[in-house]
Amino acid sequence: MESIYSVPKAAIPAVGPTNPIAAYIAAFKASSNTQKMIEAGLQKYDVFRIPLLTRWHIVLSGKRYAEEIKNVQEEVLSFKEAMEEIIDTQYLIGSAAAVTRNASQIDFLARQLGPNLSEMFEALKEEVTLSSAKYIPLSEDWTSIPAYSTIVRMVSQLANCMIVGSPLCRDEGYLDLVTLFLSKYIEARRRKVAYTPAILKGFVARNFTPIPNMVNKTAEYLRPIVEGQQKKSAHSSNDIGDDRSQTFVTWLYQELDAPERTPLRLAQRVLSMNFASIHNSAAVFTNVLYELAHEPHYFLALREEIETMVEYHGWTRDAILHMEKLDSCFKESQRMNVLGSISMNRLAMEDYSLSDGTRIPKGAFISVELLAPHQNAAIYPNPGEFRPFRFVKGAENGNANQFAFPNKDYLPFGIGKHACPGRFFASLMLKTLMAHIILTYDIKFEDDGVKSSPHWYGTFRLPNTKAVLQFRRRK
Ligand code: HEM
Repeated sequence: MESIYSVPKAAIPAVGPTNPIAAYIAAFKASSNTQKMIEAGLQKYDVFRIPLLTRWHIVLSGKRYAEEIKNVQEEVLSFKEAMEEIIDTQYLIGSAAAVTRNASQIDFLARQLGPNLSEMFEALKEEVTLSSAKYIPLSEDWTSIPAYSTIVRMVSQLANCMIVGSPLCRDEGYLDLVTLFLSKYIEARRRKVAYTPAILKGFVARNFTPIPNMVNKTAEYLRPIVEGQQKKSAHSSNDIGDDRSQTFVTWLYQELDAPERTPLRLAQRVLSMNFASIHNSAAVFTNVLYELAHEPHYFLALREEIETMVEYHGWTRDAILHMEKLDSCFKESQRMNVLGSISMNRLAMEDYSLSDGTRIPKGAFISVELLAPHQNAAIYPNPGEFRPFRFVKGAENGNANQFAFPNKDYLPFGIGKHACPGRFFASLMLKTLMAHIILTYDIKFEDDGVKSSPHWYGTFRLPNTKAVLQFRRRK
């Protein structure tokens, strides 16, 4: 690893001081505002490095390099090793093999989700109706609801309809566990594990963080599903059972080797999938809802489209796929309200040269900056303006304009071999929920006309988590 204390080997310009001690002090001062350093770097360079508390971090301008690194082999620029460095699963979850380094569940997800989306739609629709009735009362009067936390809860029920299926996806205790997991994990890593010497990390994670206990509790929730699968296998002519529709956890059970099919090993993977899916999906949804609540006339245009499509196709996946304005609205919000300024993290496993000759040294940690491509006026006229129907261009453009189809100018899901494998599910889940909400409720901010501003945490950008929206039965 290229520590911040070492003299950097790369001839890559730095933002701020390069002397190790001064750089460490700069990293400490900027730790809550890394974004400012990135902005300063982008003013001058296409490739630069910024000091973080643990190491130098190399930032590549997305405009130029996203395409270039998107399919570089894992042995050269590793996504998995970068993830492992960021989240330390080997210590906290107890198995890097299960979660990052040899994460076969990601291949299953990529393979299984697409073909099963239509079949899954009925279950998803049911959870959309149940969760909104549970968390947003259908009252004639305006009811105030804390937006972000409510959406996190609803999205976790919907995502878990795919991950573990019903009835577990509706179980309040299970949902408490999986929605809390991300924040507890980040806190445990930041406060206890990240800065502990490697030799002690496992001990500290096991004994001084709640994560192992949360994994064990999840395993107990999964036990009945595992036992059900065992019974099915016992009665089936082949070992893996014959029931292949179902959920992420049953695909895993059927695909994994026998020693990996225990509740504990499945829990590690189920939690990692919750980690990857709930909070970013909820943040994307909240951003769209805030944009619309701020400019309610857009609700009416969307309502008209949703009603027309449902009348024509019924409440089906086809109807959702034909809602072009709704899709465009999500894409425009993702363009403007990215969840972070950098993505496509990679760890250089060997020296790598960019096309302009810049050498990325072995051991360097790199990411791609995505705010600049999203604000490129040549691609997006008036890029600072929220134009929800910017991407409605008719069927002749095929899929290319859609929310879940990334390209070099639109990077919220990454691009290339590690582009988010859950993005088509996320798109279906979030648009189905939004279509239901728009048809069912009127919505406004509690403080009329006040647009809630996002929060930056380092390079992450979250929608305002305190804002309150009001809902009433649609008039
Ligand atoms: C709108 C919500 C979502 C956003 C914005 C999002 C974004 C991303 C991004 C930026 C990456 C990394 C891409 C890269 O570095 O090249 C990623 C990876 C991933 N996402 Fe998503 N994601 C979302 C929803 C989901 C959902 C719902 C699931 C699960 C069903 C999911 C599962 C994953 C997994 C497993 C990976 C790791 C991929 C790999 O190892 O190759 N994501 N996502």
